[in-house]
Amino acid sequence: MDDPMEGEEFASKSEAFITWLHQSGTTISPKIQLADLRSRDAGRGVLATKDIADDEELFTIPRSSVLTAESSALPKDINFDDQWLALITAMVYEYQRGDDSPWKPYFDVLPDNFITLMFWSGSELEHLEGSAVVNKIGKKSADEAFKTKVIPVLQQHADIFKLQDASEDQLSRLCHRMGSTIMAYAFDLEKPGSSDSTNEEEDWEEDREETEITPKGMVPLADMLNADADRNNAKLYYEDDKVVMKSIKAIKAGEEILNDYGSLPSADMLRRYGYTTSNYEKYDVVEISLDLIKQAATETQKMQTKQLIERTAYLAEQGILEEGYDIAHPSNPENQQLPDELCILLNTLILSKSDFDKLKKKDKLPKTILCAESSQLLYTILVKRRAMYKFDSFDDNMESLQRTTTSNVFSSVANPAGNHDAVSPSHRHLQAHHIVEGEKKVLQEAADAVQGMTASTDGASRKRKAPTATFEEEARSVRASQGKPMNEEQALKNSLGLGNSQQGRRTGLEHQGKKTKYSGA
Ligand SMILES: C[S@@+](CC[C@H](N)C(=O)[O-])C[C@H]1O[C@@H](n2cnc3c(N)ncnc32)[C@H](O)[C@@H]1O
Repeated sequence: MDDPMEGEEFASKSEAFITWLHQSGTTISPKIQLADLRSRDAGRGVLATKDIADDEELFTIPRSSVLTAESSALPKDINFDDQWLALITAMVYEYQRGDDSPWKPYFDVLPDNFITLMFWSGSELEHLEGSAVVNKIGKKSADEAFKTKVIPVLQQHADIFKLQDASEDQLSRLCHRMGSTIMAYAFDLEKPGSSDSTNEEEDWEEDREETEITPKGMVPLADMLNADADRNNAKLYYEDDKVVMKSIKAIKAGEEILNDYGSLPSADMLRRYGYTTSNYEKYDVVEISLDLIKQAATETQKMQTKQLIERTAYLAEQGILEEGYDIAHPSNPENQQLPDELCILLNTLILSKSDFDKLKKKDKLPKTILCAESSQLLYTILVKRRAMYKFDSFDDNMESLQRTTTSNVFSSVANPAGNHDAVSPSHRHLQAHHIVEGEKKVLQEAADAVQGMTASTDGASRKRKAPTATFEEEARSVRASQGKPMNEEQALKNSLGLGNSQQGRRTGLEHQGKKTKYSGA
């Protein structure tokens, strides 16, 4: 925030927002204040100005101030079955009303520009190669939904939505803006009597169908709270006519009031909120797709397509089959390192035909403990999965970073926290690197665990050949055999005194990460 005018405008919007909240019936504890946290790259946030006890009311917001498809004045004959689209349309409507909208001062403190993955360029996303998050962004399906469902409705009611001469492109951008605001700011509006401190949990495209029931809403002020996986100290409670934010622990004067966005992996934090901090790393996962598992089973088990179909169909009937399985850190507080469903699938795939037929006849499933053969299959899968990531070194990234900087690919954009500082190419590049390195670590740990299992199994140690190459080396040669560029390998070897030590490189990255504010709030 170098521009003092920008600072004044930021402050006056905050003041107008607080005045509006009071006028519309919100009560705010005198012990808190809306603060400018742009110096920490965290936009606006809420601070305690006095000591707060556990279970104290911080603010209460009347339901009428919560912006939903229902509370908006959008004519009721304009509606969608899909509540994401309904809320996007209601927000477009209220936004377009300008001063006529009761939510105008609220819109003034909401972001008009985003740095979430939806807005990364193709070349920026390349830095995330290998991470499943790239396929979860859902830009294409969002574009499609806007184009075929929302924009025709907007155009049909051009006068109601005050479209003037807005082009389809402008309308699409407006829909994206509202969609991304919902993703980072909206709450699932729980039934009265329940509490939920997390912003809505589901994703813009991926999980929409599962969560069609709980209505979504924009809860002013509650969404000005930043979040922290470990330090969160406040929670939103739902009552009949209001929602109440309460402290869930004692908070000292000067401390930030923090929400909890949920146990999200760093990649999802980046995708949805445009930032991540080191304390989300414990939730990092690597998705192993069913397709990859099938491919490895076909190759290593010499399994025929017919057999594969029969086994996966049986597991689907048993409710075990998924499109992908998440591998987690062994210390992940929420997920198993190797999910039971994955182990059952692998144990099913290695069965002989007669054993599988017996199992099926008895309507049973194999155990969740991996046997030697299924551990071996899993190891092969992990190697293939690791090969999907580049083997780039930090130096390699820096070299390519210089190329992008000189070609001026990245422009200065604001982040959803209202921070209009330039987002430098190095920042996105480092964010991507942080995600990818975290996921590689999950894979390495899983590979170590699987090797440990194999070694501890009597029969297995006889069956499994003594490892001649490390996990990384095996993955590197898989990648090479797929014709993926190996010039990074040379860069890796050349990297400043880091030699072949994966640990060394990771430590180096963490150091750089801290300098570039990964540790965040
Ligand atoms: C629900 S909003 C919180 C209010 C937001 N700071 C603002 O100024 O509008 C979520 C956004 O706040 C920012 N944010 C939340 N927690 C943060 C943190 N711990 N560090 C940095 N930014 C954070 C991210 O930009 C995120 O997308």
